[in-house]
Amino acid sequence: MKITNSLDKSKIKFVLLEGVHQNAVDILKSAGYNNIHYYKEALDGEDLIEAIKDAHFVGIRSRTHLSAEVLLQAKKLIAIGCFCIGTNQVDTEAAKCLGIPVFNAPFSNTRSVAELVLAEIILLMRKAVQANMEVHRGLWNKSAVGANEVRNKKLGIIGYGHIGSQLSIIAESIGMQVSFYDIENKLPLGNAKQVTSLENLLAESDVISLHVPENASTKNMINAQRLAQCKDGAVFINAARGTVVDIQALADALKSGKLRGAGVDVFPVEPASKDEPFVSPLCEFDNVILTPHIGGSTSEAQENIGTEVASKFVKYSDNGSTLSAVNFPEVSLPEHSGAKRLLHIHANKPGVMNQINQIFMNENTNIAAQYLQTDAQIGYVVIDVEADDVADTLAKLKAIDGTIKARVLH
Ligand SMILES: NC(=O)c1ccc[n+]([C@@H]2O[C@H](COP(=O)([O-])OP(=O)(O)OC[C@H]3O[C@@H](n4cnc5c(N)ncnc54)[C@H](O)[C@@H]3O)[C@@H](O)[C@H]2O)c1
Ligand SMILES: O=C(O)[C@H](O)COP(=O)(O)O
Repeated sequence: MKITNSLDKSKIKFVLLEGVHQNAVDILKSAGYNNIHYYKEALDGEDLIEAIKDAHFVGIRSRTHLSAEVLLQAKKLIAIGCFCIGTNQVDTEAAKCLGIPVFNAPFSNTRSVAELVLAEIILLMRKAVQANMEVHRGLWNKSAVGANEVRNKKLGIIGYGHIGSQLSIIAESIGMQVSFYDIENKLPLGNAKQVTSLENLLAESDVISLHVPENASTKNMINAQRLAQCKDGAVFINAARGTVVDIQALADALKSGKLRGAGVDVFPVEPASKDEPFVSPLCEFDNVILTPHIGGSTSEAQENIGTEVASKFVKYSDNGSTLSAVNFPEVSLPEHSGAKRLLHIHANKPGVMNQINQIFMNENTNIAAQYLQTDAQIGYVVIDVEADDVADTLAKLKAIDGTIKARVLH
């Protein structure tokens, strides 16, 4: 049976959820992809499955959950794009085993988060959040008690990655003294100091700001015991992930006056849309800034993210590059003009590469270039061949035991 050499661009279906920036649509269209299904909202359950069941590319933000069960229903899926930083909403291991690379925008909203956190630090240190609430209620409580400059105050950053280090730089530029705790050894920027004890960081800092990812090591890393280790009257900020903080313990620390105030942008349970009410034990406090997970929600960040992730989609679809995929062997590829490019994703087990190369040997087809990267579970090999028609070759590649996905590029 003859199978088509490659999928026509008009047949490649993109499903973009959660109102990703229009830039993403423009970039896909200018690359020749017009089969784009755009949703403003997040989807879940049957609606999600229905929307993505025949999609080749799916773009989401932080609210759409792509579990292994959901991914198994999306039989044609080639790649996932998280139009954000976090990828914890996707079962990235399951995606990998299905041959689906996951892309994200690892630093396009970094500055936006750091700016919001810095603003919150200043407002909370000045007691301006409480003052604002009081004045709204008609209370003119003009007082300097409990209001401080941030200059010379100690900022403790937990997680010194893109956001933590960006915050470090801008906080230092307004006179804060920065220390940080990270499980990795990190190059301190400016005059920041890395500390090896989280307990010491908590005890010494006037302000604590969390910038770690959601994973097993960070689940409830800030609990009642950790909050008790904080300096009395400290300000606490969480713009990382809601699961990192025991929210009831945080409410207790605010109620007892242990903490001066808090800024919280992320929650263990977040409403799926604005139709659902937000409920939290933090709602009762005047000295807490609550924001609806908007750390990365600026025009600038969303535009940059739209460009970055859509460009990664185009690169993977047109060229096969998996550079910067978060769950996949990374292969960076040159243009393949003049050659046909075959992509083969397979279980990383003995004999697969041998069978692949055997096919070309038997066909007497010259391999112009071959690129292979593997990890413990899968291998991704890209083969440029000097041949006019590779339909039969593709069929043979697909028949190899251990093949997860194979395709040929335009
Ligand atoms: N509020 C928002 O809208 C928003 C926007 C962007 C990112 N985020 C969240 O912020 C997180 C951090 O973003 P980033 O770009 O700085 O990520 P990053 O990967 O660049 O940095 C994370 C840092 O945390 C460190 N880390 C990991 N586990 C740790 C642990 N147990 N203890 C101490 N340090 C640990 C890592 O070594 C790394 O240096 C993201 O994972 C995302 O969940 C939230
Ligand atoms: O991971 C992220 O980048 C942030 O949590 C922002 O997610 P959002 O794009 O859904 O606002």
